[in-house]
Amino acid sequence: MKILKFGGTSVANAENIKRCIAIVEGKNDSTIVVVSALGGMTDLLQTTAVLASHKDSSYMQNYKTIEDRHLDAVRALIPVSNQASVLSNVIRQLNELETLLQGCFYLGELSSKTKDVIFSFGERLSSFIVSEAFKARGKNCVRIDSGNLIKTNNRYGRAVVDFEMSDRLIQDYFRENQFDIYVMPGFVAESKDKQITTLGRGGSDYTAAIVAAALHLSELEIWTDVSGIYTANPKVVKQARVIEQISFQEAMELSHFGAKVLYPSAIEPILPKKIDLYIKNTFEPESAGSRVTHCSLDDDRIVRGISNVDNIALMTLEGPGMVGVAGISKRLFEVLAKQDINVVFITQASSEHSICFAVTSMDAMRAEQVINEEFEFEISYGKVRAVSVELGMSIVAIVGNNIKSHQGVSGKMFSALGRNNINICAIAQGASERNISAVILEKDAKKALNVLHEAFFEEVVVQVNLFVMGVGNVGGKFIEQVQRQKLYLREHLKINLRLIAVANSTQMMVNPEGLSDIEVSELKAKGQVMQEGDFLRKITELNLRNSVLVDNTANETVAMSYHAYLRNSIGIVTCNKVACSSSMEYYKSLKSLSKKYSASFLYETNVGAGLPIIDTIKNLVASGDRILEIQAVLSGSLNFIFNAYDGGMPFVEVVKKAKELGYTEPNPYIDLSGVDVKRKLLILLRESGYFFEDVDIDVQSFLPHGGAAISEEGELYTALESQEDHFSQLLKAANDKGAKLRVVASFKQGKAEVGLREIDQLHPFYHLEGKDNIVLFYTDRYKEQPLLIKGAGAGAEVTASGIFADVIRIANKLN
Ligand SMILES: NC(=O)C1=CN([C@@H]2O[C@H](COP(=O)(O)OP(=O)(O)OC[C@H]3O[C@@H](n4cnc5c(N)ncnc54)[C@H](O)[C@@H]3O)[C@@H](O)[C@H]2O)C=CC1
Ligand SMILES: N[C@@H](CC=O)C(=O)O
Repeated sequence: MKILKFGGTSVANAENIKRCIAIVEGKNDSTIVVVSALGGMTDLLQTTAVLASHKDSSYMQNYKTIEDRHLDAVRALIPVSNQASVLSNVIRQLNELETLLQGCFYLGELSSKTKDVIFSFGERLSSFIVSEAFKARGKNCVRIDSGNLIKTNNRYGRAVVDFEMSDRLIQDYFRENQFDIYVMPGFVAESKDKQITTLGRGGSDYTAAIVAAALHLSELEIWTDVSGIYTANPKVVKQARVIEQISFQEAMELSHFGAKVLYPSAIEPILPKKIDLYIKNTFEPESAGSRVTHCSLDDDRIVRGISNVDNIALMTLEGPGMVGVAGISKRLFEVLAKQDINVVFITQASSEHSICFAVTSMDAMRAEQVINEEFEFEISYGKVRAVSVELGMSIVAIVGNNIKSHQGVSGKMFSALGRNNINICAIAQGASERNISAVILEKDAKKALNVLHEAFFEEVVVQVNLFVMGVGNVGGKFIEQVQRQKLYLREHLKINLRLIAVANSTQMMVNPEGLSDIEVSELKAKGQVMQEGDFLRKITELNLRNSVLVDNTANETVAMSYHAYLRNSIGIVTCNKVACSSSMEYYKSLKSLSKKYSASFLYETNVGAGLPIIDTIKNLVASGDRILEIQAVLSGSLNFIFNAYDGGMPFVEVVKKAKELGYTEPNPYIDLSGVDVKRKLLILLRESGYFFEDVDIDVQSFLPHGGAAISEEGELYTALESQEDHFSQLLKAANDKGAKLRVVASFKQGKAEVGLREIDQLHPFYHLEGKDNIVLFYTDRYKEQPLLIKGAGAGAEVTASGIFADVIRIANKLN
């Protein structure tokens, strides 16, 4: 014999009921079918009854819906020739319900006993309709009145089952009757004095479990609208997957922490009988579902699932008067129990100075009041403080039988949360060590579930969420490279890069699921207008794990807002040199915030575009070397300009060409004035461990006008045009000596300077082609022969690839 329970969504309407019928008919055995009320019906009955008892005549509209849904189901399931008798039976039951509701309306009353009768109509009607549908298909089917088999006490709303009597009645019934299909209403039972009772939340699962246990069946199938118990709520964690096998204890822990697929009450009767339970999907009957089993599981999975409960209030009772005093916790929890307030989480510091516990937000105010009343005396003498209440909390829990036999599981859990700036307000680990739970802010719950899922179930694939500011020359190439390389990264490096937002100076485009190429290209046409601070607000609001800001702008405001990103544990990759070359104080603060909030701060492209210059210094310094001298050509655009300026084309045209090729700063004056090189040298010195400010570097400008900065590109070109003589003289003087012009950055004996130099043929800088950069480091270890790094030092493609490398560094670190 088989037993199948179908939940509310499975029997929500005629179409779904037909699916259930097909599933039952596919079993080659006699079958007990336990059904819930039509989906949403119990809630509808409840609101209708409440409305009626509040003398609100609109309850009749609800009643009409109840009537229509049931009559529609009959009309769609039962052939017209058989419909009359079925319809008249359903109408008779509905009339009874209507009369009861009228009673509530006239009396303005709704007792627990009346509620049970009213709510029972959901399952009583659905089971009748389903059984008639089977009969109409010629099946040897009977509808059982569950109240005849399941006996309870008179605790209305959550009646307690008399297992001895119920087991006997169930066994007798099934011994004496021979049908192919038995249909029973779930949830409904009867007291010994023949009053209708109900079995509380998850009551239909409970009904099926009671019957399965009484008949010693080998398994129970719960058919619902999901394909089993998931590793986490699939609505919140996209990567969640169905757990194929799970122990009863694990399933109970998960359901306690909010996994709604199964109610613990369903497990209770079958657990001692070693009956396996299958969770199956009515809408995907071919998928395997989850097996909840008493057998020991042969896999070595440590964490089986992750779940969460929202709407939690964290409460703390503390005070010196609690230390060493027996009975405080007894009084605390007793007063809550008396008020029927369920405590979902408890933790106590070993100092005994405080007890921290959680209740649902709905119960919080009542709990606060009764606790403060209970401890009124102690509070008035300052021995205990009034209980504190923190609303807007969630509990997240990892669950698994093997947690107890593995070290480092909690370490992994808390460091994953910490890395993502998720503050943990309280922690509890049951003595069974089957779950580790943490109370966090509700706003972080989604992120926490994803972070934990990634840590325990997707170890091989790390998701990095990119927020890209600046989609010009460099930013545009970066996005192109990311979108092109995504698949490779996923397959070969187990990195899932998602481009969540892009912005230019005025607009942004966001898609929390990841932007497509088309969406990115529509930034200008369809992007939303962006004000200062909007981008950061959006990132913090989305609160995604492993969020990284990629700054491809040259903007000062953006650079000066990095601290706010780091404080929110948002990593930063930047090619914008403004932050690291601003004040030493800001530079240092960014480094320390990066450490404090475990948020990476990487800026390899600040010097030498894609060349590994900063990383090399970091490694030299970390391994104990000392940078003694730096000689470098650090401007790709200036090197290109002085290589290309050979008398053929006017200087201004060569500058325009450099801009066109994407080698210059957005404002080329920053390159020509030496500011860009100065910034780079400053960054190299700071990375080398020297305390340098911008003013400590001497820049000898090669521009004739010196003076005020030019921010207008047109103005710059006009000025350069008029200064052609000056540049041709510089060129001639160098040519006359057989030398080449190079803008050299140097640091020697504590002195740092930038200037245009005539480089002779024997110097390593002489043969520096095109837009190349070169850096010579003289260190304690590289004294005679310097460490040399040379290569393309500007250009969108190479810079974007340097930024990309920084992003991959972050992802690898997270992995
Ligand atoms: N071109 C190169 O070879 C290298 C460039 N860099 C750096 O790359 C950065 C970008 O340079 P390019 O792409 O050539 O500049 P670009 O002018 O082509 O692009 C700048 C982008 O930033 C956006 N932007 C400006 N202010 C913004 C704001 N407040 N918020 C959001 N977006 C804003 C602009 O709308 C534009 O999309 C600069 O900081 C530069 O120093 C670094 C190394 C090499
Ligand atoms: N404008 C810069 C680009 C790289 O930082 C340069 O010319 O080197």
